[in-house]
Amino acid sequence: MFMNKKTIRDVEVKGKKVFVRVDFNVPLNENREITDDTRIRAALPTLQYLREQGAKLIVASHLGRPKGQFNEKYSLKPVAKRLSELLGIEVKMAPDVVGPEVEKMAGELQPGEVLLLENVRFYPEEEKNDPEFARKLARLAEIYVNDAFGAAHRAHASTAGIASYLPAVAGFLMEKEINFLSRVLNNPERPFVAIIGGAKVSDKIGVIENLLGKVDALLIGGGMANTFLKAMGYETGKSLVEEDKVNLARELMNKAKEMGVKLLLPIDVVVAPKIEAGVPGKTVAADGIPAEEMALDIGEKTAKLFREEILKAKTVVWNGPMGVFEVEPFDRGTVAVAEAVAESGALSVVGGGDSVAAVEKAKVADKITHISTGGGASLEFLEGKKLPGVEVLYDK
Ligand SMILES: Nc1ncnc2c1ncn2[C@@H]1O[C@H](COP(=O)(O)OP(=O)(O)OP(=O)(O)O)[C@@H](O)[C@H]1O
Ligand SMILES: O=C(O)[C@H](O)COP(=O)(O)O
Repeated sequence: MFMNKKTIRDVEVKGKKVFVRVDFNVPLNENREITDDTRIRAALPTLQYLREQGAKLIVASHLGRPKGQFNEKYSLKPVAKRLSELLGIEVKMAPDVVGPEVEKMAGELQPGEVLLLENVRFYPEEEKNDPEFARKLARLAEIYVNDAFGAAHRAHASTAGIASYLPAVAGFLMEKEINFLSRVLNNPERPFVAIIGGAKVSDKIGVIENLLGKVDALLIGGGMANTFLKAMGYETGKSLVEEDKVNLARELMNKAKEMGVKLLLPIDVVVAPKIEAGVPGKTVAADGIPAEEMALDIGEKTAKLFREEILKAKTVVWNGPMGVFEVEPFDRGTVAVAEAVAESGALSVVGGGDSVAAVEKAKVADKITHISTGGGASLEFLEGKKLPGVEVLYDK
């Protein structure tokens, strides 16, 4: 299954001004230093290729959620610096996103040069997908390239609207992400096992529903598993539970049974009275959560059960941690799952910032077939939704 959209290989870019939308929404610390540049590195193949082809690059991204106002805290300046280092050339930083000054800077670019625009979300028109703003962005260039997979689920001016005014194609990162996710969803080698965790069922209902029709086994851990345990009639103490989703969890379990899909829930959990580093967790059976405690991780027996299932898999997709993995010792279940995925030798796709962090913590990132740069975007894809940032691109 391959993406049926044109890519930068299908257009002539030599000497042309190319508007490249990337997702440089990277984490920064309080000194505004980039703490993880994965998303910048992931866009390099597209940027390098375009430079080598003699294109003039106008690169655009959002950073955080500045709510439609200029705010130095959300400036892309630190990104321009990092990108300069990675590309080994000076990336010019535009003082604005649109307007005469930016148009002039874009017009003066030489083949192979790169101009980074300021945060597109400094304008409220960006998130409103305002056609006039999209037209202003389009005026900066002759071709539009979308490589921002992480923002492809947003129908914004720079991810979707702009494509009405320019020839629009995908970059290499977009192509790679879509190809891996489509292969997993539409043509998985079996057994196909999905692992879903994280805080809330409500965030992932659509994903679970869609995956039930595709997988051989679905393993549920993390905070969301508590809502399922409650649906089974178990006492969940002070655990995170979505009371209004208990019936839905029951329906999903029945549906899995009807469809012959193996749905595995925790059989034991690690509990503690509070979430605090170093608090000794206690392992109890899933139906034995004490009234005053919270389930914060899957237990060892569950980790073993999940591991056995994962080791049988030929395809694995994973989103969301198995517990409060940021706080030790509640990271053990998540790390065990990461290790099993790595050992399985299955084609594995991991998405969501937390699961990616867990894979890195377990030091197995190099054994994962594809680590997605998209959180929300990969979830929406797994839900079976069409991504606006992909839909607007030229068909092959
Ligand atoms: N048993 C639990 N009780 C409370 N919180 C939990 C539990 N298990 C996991 N969590 C929390 O869930 C959060 C992650 O959930 P989320 O649904 O955001 O995951 P994700 O999809 O990997 O993340 P992202 O938002 O980066 O895509 C973590 O902060 C973790 O501490
Ligand atoms: O970090 C992300 O998931 C993307 O950059 C999208 O960001 P957003 O959720 O603020 O639209």
